Amino acid sequence: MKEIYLDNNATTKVDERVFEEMRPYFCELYGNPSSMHFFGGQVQKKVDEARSRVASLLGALPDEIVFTACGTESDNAAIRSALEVFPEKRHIITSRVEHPAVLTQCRNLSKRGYRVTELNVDGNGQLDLAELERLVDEDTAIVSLMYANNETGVIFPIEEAAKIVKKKGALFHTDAVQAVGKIPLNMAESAIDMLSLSGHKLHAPKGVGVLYVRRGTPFRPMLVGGHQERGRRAGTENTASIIAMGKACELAEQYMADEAGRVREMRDRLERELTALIPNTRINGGGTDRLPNTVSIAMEFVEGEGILLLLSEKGICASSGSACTSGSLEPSHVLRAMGVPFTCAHGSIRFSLSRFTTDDDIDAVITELPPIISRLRSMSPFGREFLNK
Ligand SMILES: Cc1ncc(COP(=O)(O)O)c(C=O)c1O
Ligand code: FES
Repeated sequence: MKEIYLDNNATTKVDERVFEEMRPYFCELYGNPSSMHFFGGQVQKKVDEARSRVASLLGALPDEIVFTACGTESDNAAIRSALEVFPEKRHIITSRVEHPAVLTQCRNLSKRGYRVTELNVDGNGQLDLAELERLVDEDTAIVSLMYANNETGVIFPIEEAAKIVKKKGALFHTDAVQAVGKIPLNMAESAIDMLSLSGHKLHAPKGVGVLYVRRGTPFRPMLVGGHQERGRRAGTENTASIIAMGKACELAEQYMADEAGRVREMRDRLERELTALIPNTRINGGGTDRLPNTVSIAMEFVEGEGILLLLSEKGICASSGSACTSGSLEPSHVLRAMGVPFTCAHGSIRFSLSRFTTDDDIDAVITELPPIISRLRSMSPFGREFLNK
């Protein structure tokens, strides 16, 4: 069965051009970039090129780019660094809807004596900047807020948040794992100190990430040892994946217009048709700024896992929240924080598109999903009650 892959916020296909770029760095050009000889030197040159390509996508300088092993590592490293830079400061601010890479770490830190504030979001999943302004103080070491939410695609007003935070002397980090490559970012005109990204969300392989660290931002490494990454992340570089990341960023720059145009149009059509064909649906975060590739649709009186299984039988891959929380019976922490009623939160499905999504993929969902929902609703006691109304 040919898969209809609409789960690109969980992970993306490695672009063939990215794979071709990295391929020689396994069996042929396998030198260590730190070696003095020509064989390592030629790899170092490619790693430098990758750094410049990532920097160009972000509007950053090459020496502001630190390669890591994943988005999670970048998030962890940013927060830990800030706490080491300001040992006297004991307050951290984040939000209730962050990815576990940030949220779990902050909750662990709160058990170790740090004061952690998790900002609320409104019904659209949006932040209240006045709340941030009120809560950030001289004791705040770092504020970490995501650029765009992985479940709903909701985009936070990150530049405004960063400016508020910088006025109070705290460091500002953003998890931009879902934003990079989908919406334009420009670090040259930004107040952000640190920013995380992850290769596998933008058509590079899994297991490579980046932490952007603004020039002049004090930084303490999480991994110590060798002098790699100018002492900011020890460990022999994952050269092939770094080179892949560079190529993926170069391609992302070229595809940004596709995201804003063709991908957004497909997403909008999917949303329009599904809400017209299926009664009692709503778009989570539908009233605010969102990523062009993501839709989270809540359907009352059905259960997300059931929908996913029946879609999967038709070859359609979607998700009922974040990959890490599906499998548990708890509704998503993101939808709960938004106050989505329990009956809708459980029936929420996320479709996330990419440059490889076609109109046929969208047509398939529009054809297959409405009968699946009617069938599930006719089986559920709540659904039957609703259908009989
Ligand atoms: C918003 C967000 N942050 C962080 C991560 C973690 O990235 P990685 O899988 O590279 O560790 C993900 C992906 O699951 C994500 O969606
Ligand atoms: S680990 Fe990726 S969505 Fe949670």
